[in-house]
Amino acid sequence: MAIPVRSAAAPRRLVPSIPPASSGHVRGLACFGTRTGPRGARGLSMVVADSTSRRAKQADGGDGVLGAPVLGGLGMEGLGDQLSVVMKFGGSSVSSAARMAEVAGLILTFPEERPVVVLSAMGKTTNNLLLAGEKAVGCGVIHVSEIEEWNMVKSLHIKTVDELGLPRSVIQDMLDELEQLLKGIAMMKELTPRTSDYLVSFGECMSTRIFSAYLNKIRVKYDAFDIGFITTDEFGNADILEATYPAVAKRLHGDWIQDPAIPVVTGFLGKGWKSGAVTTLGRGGSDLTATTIGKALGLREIQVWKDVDGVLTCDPNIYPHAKTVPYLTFEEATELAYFGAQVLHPQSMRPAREGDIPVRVKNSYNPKAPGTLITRQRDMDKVVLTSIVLKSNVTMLDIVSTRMLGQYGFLARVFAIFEDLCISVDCVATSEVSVSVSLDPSKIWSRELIQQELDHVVEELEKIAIVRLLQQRAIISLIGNVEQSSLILEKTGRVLRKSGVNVQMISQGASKVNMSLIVHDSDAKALVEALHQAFFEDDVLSQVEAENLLVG
Ligand SMILES: Nc1ncnc2c1ncn2[C@@H]1O[C@H](COP(=O)(O)OP(=O)(O)O)[C@@H](O)[C@H]1O
Ligand SMILES: N[C@@H](CC(=O)OP(=O)(O)O)C(=O)O
Repeated sequence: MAIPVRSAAAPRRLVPSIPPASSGHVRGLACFGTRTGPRGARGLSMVVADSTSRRAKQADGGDGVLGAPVLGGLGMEGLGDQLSVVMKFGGSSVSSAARMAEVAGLILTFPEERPVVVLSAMGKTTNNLLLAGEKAVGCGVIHVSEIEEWNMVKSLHIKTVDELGLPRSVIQDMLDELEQLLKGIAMMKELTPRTSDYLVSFGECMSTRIFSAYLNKIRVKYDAFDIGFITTDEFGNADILEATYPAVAKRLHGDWIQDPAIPVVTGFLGKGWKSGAVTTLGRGGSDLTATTIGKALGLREIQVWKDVDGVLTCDPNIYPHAKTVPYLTFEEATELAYFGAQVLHPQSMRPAREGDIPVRVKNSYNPKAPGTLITRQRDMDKVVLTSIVLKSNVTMLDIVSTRMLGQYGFLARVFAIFEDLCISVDCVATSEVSVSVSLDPSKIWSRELIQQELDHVVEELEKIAIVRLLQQRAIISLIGNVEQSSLILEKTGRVLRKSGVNVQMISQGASKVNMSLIVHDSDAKALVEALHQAFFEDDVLSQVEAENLLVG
């Protein structure tokens, strides 16, 4: 593995290994977060480790240790007075010591970019912490140390500091605190949403701590909840409040002016404005941390580094022939994320759109790939379809009025029931006396609750309607050019006719860039493949398309 190792005598500027993806420099904010522990106030702490005391080595110089990059002579002084980019690295980008070293190399390749770095938890740490928490509830205090997922988290982080040549003390306090927390959960036999957020926050806190220790003395570590990320108190899915922007800008910019060192920030985390407790921004929320910092500081670009070459025409796990989408609008990216494309957090485009800051999705495993550039506008002339998103395991309700209510009261009453029960609706198709809806499975927490909630909603709806509950459905969302909706419909119709799949509901927003088909789960994957082939793999445009584009 190539890690750019700098010596004191080496020239100050490194040659960028990533070609600028657009006309100018790649500019963004990179967040690698660190902290001293999830609890309690921790102010900014400047790391004063002596870079010369740790010998720099090429990656794994024979003793399994990835030497810390030698940064002698590479102070951030003289690099300008403004932070200019955010670089966010997801769990897949920092899943091991080798990956952290790669990412460090990537960042140090662009010292002139003056990045803010945002980091997620290593690999599958968040999932493992959640599972460990669930197991702790039922296993008894004396068995906590045997929880498999806890041991995986512990060994991954210890192995990482060992391989990076860092002292274990970098994370030891946090590991101790984490074990205590799991024992506390075991003792209480309860895992509240608040405790769950606190539990998972250790993931980001440990990754950023390790990373900033590895980057040595050109970085400072920040816990998002200590630098102004103020959120609602909705644990597990908190919203960022407006007060965050000036607070984060003041802190990061103010500190940078005093001492220009790369800020490394924990993704995913905030502080509830009422509770003062650690909150999380919903799964994948580090993207939102990055765009929030981008807007707060008015940066030139926000980069989110993933394990794929950008936003693709569909999830490569569902269909491996997916292709990179080079350009997207904020609106398209939002729809895509909202309808379940895991690649971006659904709320993450909002700050970027409001601040009009381009977002670039890049591959940390393949930095030379140009990635996807997301901006306010793009040339839509030749665009028909952008991406296909599949969301499985969806529940659908078919609700037909018993005509007890007047026609005008029916829909209002149906949606009032959803509002009362806090049930989120994804897709809707209506007539005056009937309505079909799909429910968002991500809004429901556990299996028992799903059935309980569904029974309740059906019971309420049956007071005014005949209700059919349809489970194991899938939503296939076609994100594309609204101007081409007839063409999309026409082409989709042909695919459906050929495949013989029965569509149970179609929903399309009037001005939106998406159309959703609801089909049985068992038909979904094959249909996505057929649609992908029709829209993205037919070399020659069909006659209809060609004519349509000519007319357009
Ligand atoms: N349309 C899509 N384009 C790209 N990736 C997608 C898409 N839909 C789903 N994915 C999945 O999203 C993953 C990247 O997002 P994520 O797991 O959040 O990355 P990270 O942990 O690096 O932030 C990919 O590995 C891919 O499996
Ligand atoms: N670690 C958190 C936050 C996050 O954004 O992760 P990632 O960037 O790996 O999707 C999660 O798994 O949800």
